[in-house]
Amino acid sequence: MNNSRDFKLRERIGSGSYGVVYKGIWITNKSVKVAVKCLEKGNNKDSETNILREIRNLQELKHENIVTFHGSYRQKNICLIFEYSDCGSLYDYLQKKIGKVSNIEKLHWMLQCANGMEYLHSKKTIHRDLKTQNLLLFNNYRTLKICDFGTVKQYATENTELIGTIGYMAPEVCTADGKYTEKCDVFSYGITFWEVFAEKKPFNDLQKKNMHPLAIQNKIINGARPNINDMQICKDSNLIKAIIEKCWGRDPESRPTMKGLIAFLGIDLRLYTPINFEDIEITECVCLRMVDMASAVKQIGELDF
Ligand SMILES: Nc1ncnc2c1ncn2[C@@H]1O[C@H](COP(=O)(O)OP(=O)(O)OP(=O)(O)O)[C@@H](O)[C@H]1O
Repeated sequence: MNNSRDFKLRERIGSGSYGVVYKGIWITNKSVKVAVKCLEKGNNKDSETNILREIRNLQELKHENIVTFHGSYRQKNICLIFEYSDCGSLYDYLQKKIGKVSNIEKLHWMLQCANGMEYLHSKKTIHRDLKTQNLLLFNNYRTLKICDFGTVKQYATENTELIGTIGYMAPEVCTADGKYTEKCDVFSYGITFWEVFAEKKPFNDLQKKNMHPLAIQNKIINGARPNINDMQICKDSNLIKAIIEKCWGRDPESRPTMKGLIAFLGIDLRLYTPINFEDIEITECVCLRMVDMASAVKQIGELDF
């Protein structure tokens, strides 16, 4: 554990279900900005168990599309120290920029997201709460990193807890036997992809009608999905729409893997992560790879991964 005196807390950024996040300064390390997530006073033991679980998980995870974990300290409460995102969440950014973000930027975020998720899955880890609020932006909105690992769990243990966010949660997470695999993240990825390209919150119409969250989840269990045609996407959109429908399919086994999604989109992000996003050559290149791949898949008439 780190020493609390090494950090100075500044303003509160926001709060989640089991903690408050503050902007902070790491005084003894070149005064770098950090985000400090503190377990709230008065929270129950479950929250502390979640945080301790988050610490164990985070220590294992190191990837360019996963928020860097710097350590933790205990003052009155346990506090986790993360790299600070000065661009905020993808959710907040999309809210501010409705109609103004290009498809290529959106695609690039979703590819980075798939890359981070593929890494998690390769570590036999399930995130279980993938959504735009848990995707943070860095590097002038170009780099996306997955955060909020309180819900992360190793596959090795039997997954039976009901954890996640209504609207993004796969049906099998909350059905009777409640056993699920990493494919629950693929479901959430499909919903998140739709949200980014539709620029709407999933099931917002039902929420506006004050439908109870559990009633919404029940509808999802019974097959309700966002309207795929709300996705504003360019060339080869039918193929992309078909892939997204596969992601949020009822049967987890038939959903693609994250590896399959990255392969379909035709991008090796390690090669294509743009150094300069304004560089049109690179963005065109990304687009071309995508279209190439889409027509190749079309030619062989295959959508299975
Ligand atoms: N590393 C970070 N840098 C900057 N802001 C962050 C960072 N981590 C979280 N935040 C912001 O802090 C706020 C609270 O985040 P937190 O992860 O605790 O909750 P949440 O994801 O919004 O909700 P929940 O955990 O209940 O799903 C959010 O606005 C989030 O964007």
